[in-house]
Amino acid sequence: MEEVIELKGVTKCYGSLKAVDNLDLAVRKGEIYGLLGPNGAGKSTTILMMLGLTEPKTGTIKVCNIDSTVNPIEVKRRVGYLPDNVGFYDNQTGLENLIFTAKLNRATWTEARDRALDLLNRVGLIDAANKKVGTYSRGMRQRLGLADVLIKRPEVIILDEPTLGIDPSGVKAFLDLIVQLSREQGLTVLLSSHHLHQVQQVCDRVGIFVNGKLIANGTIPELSKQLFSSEVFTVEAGIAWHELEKPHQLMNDLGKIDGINSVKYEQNRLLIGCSTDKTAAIARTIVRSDIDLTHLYQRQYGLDEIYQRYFEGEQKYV
Ligand SMILES: Nc1ncnc2c1ncn2[C@@H]1O[C@H](COP(=O)(O)OP(=O)(O)OP(=O)(O)O)[C@@H](O)[C@H]1O
Repeated sequence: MEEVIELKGVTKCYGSLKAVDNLDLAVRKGEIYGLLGPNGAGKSTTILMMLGLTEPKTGTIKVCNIDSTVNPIEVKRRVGYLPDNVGFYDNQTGLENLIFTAKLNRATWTEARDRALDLLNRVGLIDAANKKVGTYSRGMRQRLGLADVLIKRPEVIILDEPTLGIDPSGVKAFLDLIVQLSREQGLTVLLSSHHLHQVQQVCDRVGIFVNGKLIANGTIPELSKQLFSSEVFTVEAGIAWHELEKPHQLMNDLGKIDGINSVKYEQNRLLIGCSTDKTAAIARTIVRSDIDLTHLYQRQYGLDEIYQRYFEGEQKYV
């Protein structure tokens, strides 16, 4: 598959600090890639290098097959960058701001106006097209920012914490729009964020970034397989158990089943880690005991658990 963003052996130092350390990263055409990591991990530095705004000490960076270090202007022409807080002319309207950007990108006035109106419509700002941007809410400014990025018809968009400060329904609309645009136009999206839930909702693949290194990279099922390889399945069983003591006999019986690696008791439920799907055997064992089964389902590992396990070390079940 064609790679639109490609970093090989990239290192960036600020004095003695290695902000990015021998990084290899590839983002494919049309995919939505989530860059996740704690504060100071090196995400913004990596983005700045992709845009050619700062140079790496070693390594190569190519965006749309163009070397960002050698030819940053050409890269900027093809890449739309949305920072967490976009600057606009506040005393001009949303429409005027977009027309201004389109004209900077060599559109004629008519083309610029048509494209601006179309994008205002797509990002849900058509009713506010003739209002001054100074009166826009934070969510409206971010949506206008997305329109401003798209007006130059980029092949790639890079979004750095784009949903910061937007309310939940605004976030959903914003993310849905990004997915829709990516799918319709084959747009490649790099999304840097702290919001695990949002990243999980929209990204095809995720990279976890810590201390300048990419410590994990893949789809969410791939990451959970890497991390939870001995406990691919976790089954949660609800039980009607009101004693203070744990249900030791039942836990022992479950623990004897081949393929069950751990059994943990939390209030009124058992969390059972298995290397293969043991749901049926678990159901039979509980039903045979004197304890009522109230629910049973397989838990999927989400990005929350994946992230937690990377940062807090492996949790042992008891
Ligand atoms: N211009 C600079 N001069 C010196 N150090 C810097 C500079 N920019 C970033 N750093 C340092 O480099 C490291 C990586 O910072 P960076 O901003 O890339 O991280 P980040 O993952 O984007 O963090 P955040 O999520 O907080 O934005 C940090 O330790 C930061 O203090």
